[in-house]
Amino acid sequence: MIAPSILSADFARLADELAAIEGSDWVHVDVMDNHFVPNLTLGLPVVQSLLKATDIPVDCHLMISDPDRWAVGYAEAGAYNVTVHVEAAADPIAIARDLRAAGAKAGLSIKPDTPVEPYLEVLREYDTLLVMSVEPGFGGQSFIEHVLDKVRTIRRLVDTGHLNLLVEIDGGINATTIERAAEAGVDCFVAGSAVYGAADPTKAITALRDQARTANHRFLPA
Ligand SMILES: O=C(CO)[C@@H](O)[C@H](O)COP(=O)(O)O
Repeated sequence: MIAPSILSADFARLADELAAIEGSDWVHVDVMDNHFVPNLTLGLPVVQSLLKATDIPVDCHLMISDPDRWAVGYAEAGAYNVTVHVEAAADPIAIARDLRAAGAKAGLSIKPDTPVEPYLEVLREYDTLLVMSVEPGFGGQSFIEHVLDKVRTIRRLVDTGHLNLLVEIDGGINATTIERAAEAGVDCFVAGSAVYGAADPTKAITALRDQARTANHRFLPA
């Protein structure tokens, strides 16, 4: 799956920018509070408007402090998947249960240098793991290769039935990096500049999806 990140879109034309990615699997919405990360983007009122403007499932990535307080509001608003950072969450298990009870998928994100092993039990409560492949905060950064070790670890646990979740990756995904991420076992690829910086975002989505499918036989029909 490809999830274009609207962080790289024109914020003055968000409805048009959603229309430009028709056919994407999810749309990735980066909520930043200038506290957990050094950048400020948008919050719940804008997400509520985006939800009215599109049928594409909305994937909210909350780069905020105190997600224990704020995350459930995004689920109640109708976001498809709501992701919180494990580094910011006081009680990630309670958050996952609240998100699911409100009808959303629950996502947990880890920064590039956060190990995944301490959170394997917690991940049993989650539907998605978002592996950050850049330091969260800004689009257009370079892909951090070593996070693929975490992807491989989680892929093995999913494939052997120990975990049941989608592996998502975010940051620096483009035509040069997507195949390595796909080979490591990613299911869902967030791409900001590689989609919104392309002359034709729809073509860019199709090309990225084709590259990922070719790189990992799991994605090909039997
Ligand atoms: O969450 C973030 C950055 O913190 C991402 O979603 C970026 O928006 C990805 O942008 P590219 O690296 O694909 O340009």
